[in-house]
Amino acid sequence: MLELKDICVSFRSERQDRVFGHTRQQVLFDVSLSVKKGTCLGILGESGSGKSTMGRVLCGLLRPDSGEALLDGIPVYGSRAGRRNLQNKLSVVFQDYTTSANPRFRVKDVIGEGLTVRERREKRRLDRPREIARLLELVGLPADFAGRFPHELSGGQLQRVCIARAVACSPEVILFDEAISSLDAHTQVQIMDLLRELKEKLGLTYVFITHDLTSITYLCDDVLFLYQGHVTEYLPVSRISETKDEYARRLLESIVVFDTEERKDAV
Ligand SMILES: Nc1ncnc2c1ncn2[C@@H]1O[C@H](COP(=O)(O)OP(=O)(O)OP(=O)(O)O)[C@@H](O)[C@H]1O
Repeated sequence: MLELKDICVSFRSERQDRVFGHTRQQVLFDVSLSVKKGTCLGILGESGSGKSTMGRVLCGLLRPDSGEALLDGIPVYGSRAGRRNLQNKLSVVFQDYTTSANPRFRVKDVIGEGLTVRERREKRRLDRPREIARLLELVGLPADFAGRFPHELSGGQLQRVCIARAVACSPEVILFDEAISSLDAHTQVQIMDLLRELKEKLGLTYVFITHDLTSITYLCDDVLFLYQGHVTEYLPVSRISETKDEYARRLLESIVVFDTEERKDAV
């Protein structure tokens, strides 16, 4: 289980009214959550609400000012064992697949980065060509893509490669930070179908950061709404229509309007 307990994060910001000195801008306020094994938690909020900051705390990249991040009961920060536990079990897929895949690497090398993590953990060498072919098949790409460079792939194909890299180290948890936001609507659905399939097949746990409510309802079991660094609602997706959160209500209403118009068009 992945947990955050009363997480507070602030960043240093330069003061405008003094030549020297600075203040701190608080970005997360007592954020708590828990993601049970095999489930998907969606984190939703408008731009600047603190979603990525929360993602960075979850994946071990940003030590909070206070509070605790735990994976299977082991604190993520404060000990090498905690960091190693996280590195062994958690992978991340970012929004910008164009920069997260090294443009000089072939697909086999991009996926190879994930395999290296697994080789180090399992202290054995893997049959790389076989593993790369298996992973490409798992994400719905032909084996001969292994020799291609990132610029020879479409956005959707490259994001599939990044997903293969994330899966290559046999993680238990994958954090997706706006991982489908840059793709067109049709490709988004294809990638979400792939993510659902992988979750079932590999027994994965997901944290899915997005500003898009539709993808949350498609993919997630629970949803957490973040507004200016505060958790304003945290509930199962099946009860999302009961939300009192104003931002969530606005998003829900916009979806209802969209549906009605579609139905009107269809008549
Ligand atoms: N390293 C940093 N130093 C200073 N301020 C930061 C830093 N990282 C984030 N912030 C600030 O923290 C706030 C939250 O940023 P964050 O990236 O977490 O929001 P977000 O909800 O992910 O936004 P978006 O959806 O636009 O990516 C913003 O006001 C941002 O300017």
